Amino acid sequence: MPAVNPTLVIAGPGAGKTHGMVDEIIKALPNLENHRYMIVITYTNSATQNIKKRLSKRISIPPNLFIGTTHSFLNKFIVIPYSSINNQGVKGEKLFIQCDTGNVLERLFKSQTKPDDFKIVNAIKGRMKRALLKDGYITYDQTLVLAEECFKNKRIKEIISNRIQYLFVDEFQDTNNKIFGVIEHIRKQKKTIIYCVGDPEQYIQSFDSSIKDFNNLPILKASRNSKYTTTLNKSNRRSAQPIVSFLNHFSKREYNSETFEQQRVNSTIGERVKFISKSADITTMLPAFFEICERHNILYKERGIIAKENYVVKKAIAALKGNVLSPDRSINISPINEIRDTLLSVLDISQSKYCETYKETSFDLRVKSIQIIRAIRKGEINNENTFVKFVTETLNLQVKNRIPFKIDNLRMSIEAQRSTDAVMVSNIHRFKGLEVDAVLAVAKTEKELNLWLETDTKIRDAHKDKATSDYPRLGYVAFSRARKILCISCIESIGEKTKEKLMNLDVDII
Ligand SMILES: Nc1ncnc2c1ncn2[C@@H]1O[C@H](COP(=O)(O)OP(=O)(O)OP(=O)(O)O)[C@@H](O)[C@H]1O
Repeated sequence: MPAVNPTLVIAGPGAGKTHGMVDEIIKALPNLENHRYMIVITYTNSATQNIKKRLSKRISIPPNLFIGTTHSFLNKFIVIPYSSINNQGVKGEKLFIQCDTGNVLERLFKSQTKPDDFKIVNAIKGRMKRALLKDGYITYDQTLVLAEECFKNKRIKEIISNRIQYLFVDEFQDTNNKIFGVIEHIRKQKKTIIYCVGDPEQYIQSFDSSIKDFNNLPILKASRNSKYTTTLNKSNRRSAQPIVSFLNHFSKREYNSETFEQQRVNSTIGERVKFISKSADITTMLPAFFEICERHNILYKERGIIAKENYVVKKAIAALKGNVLSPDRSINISPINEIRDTLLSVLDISQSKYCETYKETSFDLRVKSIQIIRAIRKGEINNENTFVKFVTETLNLQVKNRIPFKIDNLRMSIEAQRSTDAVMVSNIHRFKGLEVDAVLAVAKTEKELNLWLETDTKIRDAHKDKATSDYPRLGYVAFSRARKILCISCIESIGEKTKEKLMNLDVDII
């Protein structure tokens, strides 16, 4: 079947983007031919898991439906099968390194002095890149380069496009120009049905050199391209009316002479947006936020304190005496499983191999995980060294790998599981894609707050000053996580002009 124009769905926060894409996938699956693939690409492993979970609840996933991150897609379908055919300098057997060539170079300069001349540094980098490829080591950045190169070969381009019957792209705003280049090659072959969904206003990555200007973002380029059929999904199924109206101040963008403006599609009851002006310290703003939450019977785990600056996040954690939930390891993950996985990872062994080697059952492994939890609670394990000591001396096991993440994170998930009064605290990037009943978004400075409150699309788009104050869109992502209550605050006290701006946005100052 010849492919029609790709569908581009522009949808705002709470529109149910992933939900809608999963529906489209299920609708298309009966037409998927056995010898071709349906590809669903996402930008994080957790988004991949989320789609797999949602799909597997409704259908059994066929072997020719691939769901994975952009990198895993490019590696499996392009780099592994074709990069060595296309480029003699790339070894057939490949090993993937989860970092950029630049990181490998920095590592090299730890053991030898870095030359001052950038031309020499670049020459070393080029040599190192070629040496890595020759040995089959593919760094993160090289996946994109090699995939793009493959598309310069007409025959390879045809073969790849023939293999892909459907291509779905979630969070399309995070597509950079290299990945967009790949999608464009596939589109031009006219063999693949393409569906992309995203929200440009939620683009909060740094601009890579190929983007420079916000209007160069692939999602916006595609929306201006007549080869894409762009539709606007203006529903907001998440937030109460005052929050939806507030968000609309920041997202009014024109798409082919149609203005994007969300409408509430839910019966959520909420309150007007509030600015908590008791500044100076997070401890002083929390009681006001909690009082509003109490009025609405909002559970602790449904309260989120979100900030851009880790400095503010740390302050909030301290103010709540560490009794916090972190978004990606919240309620659903049992700490026992998490500790078990950590243990297996430091032992460098799978569960079945562990049971076989140590002549133990999975129950014994669970008991060991509980022993570790107890030791963390008692403070016997409080850092990576004491963890290793406990595993080797008390559990009598041989540690082979470093612990994959900080003990503090494990402690947090153990604590959160025990207490019902833990609140979500996070930076904005980690909160992306999530929602809670009540949000307190805290800016560190008045400058940062003013950036979040900028309503002029042109000024929002033009802002590039990441080094000092980051992007206006960070505020939008934070604000749009709230279902019922949105409170904003600022560590620095704010002037009359900012107060006036807030009032013009229908925000109550309390
Ligand atoms: N078709 C639907 N019917 C009813 N509720 C829905 C539907 N789609 C999504 N929802 C609900 O609306 C809310 C927002 O959905 P979801 O988180 O998928 O939105 P999103 O578009 O991914 O938002 P964001 O861009 O902010 O991450 C969720 O509570 C979800 O359960």
